[in-house]
Amino acid sequence: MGKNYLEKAFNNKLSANEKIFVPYIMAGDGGLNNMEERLSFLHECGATAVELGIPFSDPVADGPTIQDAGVRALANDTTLQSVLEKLEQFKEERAIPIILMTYINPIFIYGIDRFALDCVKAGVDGVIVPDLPLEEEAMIADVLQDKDIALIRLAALTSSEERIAEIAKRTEGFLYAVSVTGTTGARSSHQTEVKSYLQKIKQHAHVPVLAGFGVSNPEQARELGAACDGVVVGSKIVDLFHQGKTNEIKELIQES
Ligand SMILES: O=P(O)(O)OC[C@@H](O)[C@@H](O)c1c[nH]c2ccccc12
Repeated sequence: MGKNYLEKAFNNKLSANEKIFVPYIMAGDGGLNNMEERLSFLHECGATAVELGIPFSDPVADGPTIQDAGVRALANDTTLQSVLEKLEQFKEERAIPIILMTYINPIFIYGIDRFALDCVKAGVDGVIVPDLPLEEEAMIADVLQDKDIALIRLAALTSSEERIAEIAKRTEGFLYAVSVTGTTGARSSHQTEVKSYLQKIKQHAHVPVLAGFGVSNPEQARELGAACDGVVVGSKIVDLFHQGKTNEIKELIQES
């Protein structure tokens, strides 16, 4: 478990000449009891790792689909603590790396040291904290480093080349290339400059680069994936799980 486990899963995929596919799910959407089953289903479908969202009342980067899922999860009393406890229960059986996605506030309230410790107990391999800029990350970066948990940094279309270089230098596990200017959510197409943006990031990165935001079908996944190492798909997966359309999830992952 940990950073190496995540990097190994990515490298296995890439050395087999395949692209990485990381689905996002909201923990507690439909109850926490479905989590183990959803994770193993996504693994069987061919996902390389799963991004697991912690519901939060003020999710600044989330679009409507993920926000709705967050509201459902909060209504089920899902908390950072209950998610970590649940993960710990089936840690030994789990065969797919987990990247926890949470805003900084819940971590801060939980306690940074306690968070890192409980992530280890739960077998969390990486963490994404979208509202934590490089300038502020020291408060958790060192603690996570110490526990061998990858801190995944994000780049934006508006990031300068200098900033991209710094993000690329610091990121662990992979580099999350946010590929729209806006919030999460399925979109029918991406801006034309996305390809050159991904290529620019690729030149700086020493770990895989994954494009995320707005990817909702295999064509988009293949198109963006061609300019980097793969994709993260959130809203579409969240929607399909909510509607019980698991066959469509399988198709989406397998055809991407
Ligand atoms: O939903 P989309 O457009 O497919 O984008 C992925 C995204 O949902 C997931 O990675 C995510 C959900 N919430 C976030 C907040 C910040 C960064 C990333 C995320």
